Amino acid sequence: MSTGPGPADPADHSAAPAEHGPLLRARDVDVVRDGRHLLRSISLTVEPGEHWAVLGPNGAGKSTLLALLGALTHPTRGEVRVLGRRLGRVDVRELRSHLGHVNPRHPLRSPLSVREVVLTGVSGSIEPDRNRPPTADQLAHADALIETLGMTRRSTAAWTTLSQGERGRTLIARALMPRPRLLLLDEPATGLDLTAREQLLASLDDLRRHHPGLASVLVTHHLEELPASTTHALLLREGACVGTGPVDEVLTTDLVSACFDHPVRINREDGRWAARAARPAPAATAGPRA
Ligand SMILES: Nc1ncnc2c1ncn2[C@@H]1O[C@H](COP(=O)(O)OP(=O)(O)OP(=O)(O)O)[C@@H](O)[C@H]1O
Repeated sequence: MSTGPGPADPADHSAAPAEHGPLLRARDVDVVRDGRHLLRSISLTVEPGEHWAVLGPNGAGKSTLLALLGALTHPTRGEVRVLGRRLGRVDVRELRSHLGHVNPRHPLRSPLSVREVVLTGVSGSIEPDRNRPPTADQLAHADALIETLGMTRRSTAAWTTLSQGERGRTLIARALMPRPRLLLLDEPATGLDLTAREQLLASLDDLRRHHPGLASVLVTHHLEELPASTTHALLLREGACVGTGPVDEVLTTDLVSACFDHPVRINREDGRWAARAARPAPAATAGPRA
């Protein structure tokens, strides 16, 4: 009996997403840059319908992990499969076109309307292709996404006049235009005021309800920025995994304290999380001397 790798699977070289199986699979992955381990032995499997949070302090390796999952970089060691296709074996540009990757530093400068920005998601370009007007189906899909993200009343507003929260929601709608099965979100609530953050999180909850097969990975430093619909979490510290799995098993006082190297208390109320510094236990008072 052969124990070798067997003949290569021709499908392994196709960048078209696999129809079945996990949307992401990283196995025992290291990323080393300039001789430094940015990620060490990370494993992660994301199935359809799962919504992962990746949490950790500054410099923990969250963006490095998201870049791997978005097929923007390659691992130094280990295997990463995105939409069933192995990085290093397929055309990553084609693979990326099947992902919804929300970049909060979207480099748009011109005053396109919300609707026009969302429509650029069809081709992943920054400016619209004036030679290819959108089809009726694309226009209807853009309007449906704009509605799900709560932006209908602003759909003709110019990008340059949008608030940061409105831009964030517009970019999520844009990322969803190619009907990806996987959405990657890098700190989507950073810099938002309370109302804008709550609107964004409610929009993400709605989106997940409307698209039950969609999966997502959301990176943040703050538990308060997690939508209630989060199903799983991965905690990173100095490039290593401190905890991974179903969200209620991972976002615990002990594991989050270990991740941030600081004693915190975690509460979950109405589905949402909050972290507070744990108060030190009061010093025991000395009893009367005999
Ligand atoms: N190309 C690179 N070469 C060397 N070091 C790098 C490179 N890219 C990132 N780093 C370092 O790797 C570490 C992890 O960076 P990363 O941006 O992934 O962390 P992060 O958890 O996203 O941090 P933050 O929360 O501050 O955004 C940091 O110390 C960073 O300086």
